[in-house]
Amino acid sequence: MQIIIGCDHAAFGLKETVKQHLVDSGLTVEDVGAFSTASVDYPAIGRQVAAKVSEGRYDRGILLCGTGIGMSMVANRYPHVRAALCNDLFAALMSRRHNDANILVMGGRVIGDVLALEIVNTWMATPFEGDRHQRRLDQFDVL
Ligand SMILES: O=C(CO)[C@H](O)[C@H](O)[C@H](O)COP(=O)(O)O
Repeated sequence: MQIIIGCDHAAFGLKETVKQHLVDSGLTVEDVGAFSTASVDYPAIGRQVAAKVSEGRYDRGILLCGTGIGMSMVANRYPHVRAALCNDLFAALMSRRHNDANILVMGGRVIGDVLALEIVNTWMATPFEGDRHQRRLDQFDVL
C-alpha cells in the first residue's frame, strides 16, 4: 500500500513519529512536509496530499495539523476524498467501517504520540463494510 503524509508546523513531531512507524511496518511513505517546526500554511500541504489521493496516485493519505480541523476542511474539497478527523479510536474504527475514509486526519495539539499510533494502526487495519454504507457514499458527489 502506498501512503502519502503531510503536516504543518504544529504537528511536525507527530508526523515524524507516524512516518517512522509506517516505514517500520514495511509501508512506502511519501512525505510532502512540513520538514521542520517553522510556521507554514496548512492548506498548501493539505492540497498536495488530497490531490494525489483524489487522482488515485496513493491508496491512503495522512494529514496532521494542530487540531486536524483545517486539514480536514481542505482535503474534503477534493473529489473522491473522504478525509476523517479521528482523534480517538472509535472514530478511526468507524471512519473505515462505515465511511471508507481514505485520508486520516489527526490533531498534533490534541492527542499524544501513543494514542496517535494506535489510531493509525486501527485505521490502517480496519476494512470497509460496504453494502448500505457504499450506497450512502454513492450519494456524496451530487454537484
Ligand atoms: O489547527 C489548525 C487549523 O485547523 C491548523 O492545523 C494549524 O496548525 C494552526 O491553525 C496553526 O496555528 P499557529 O498559531 O499558526 O501555530
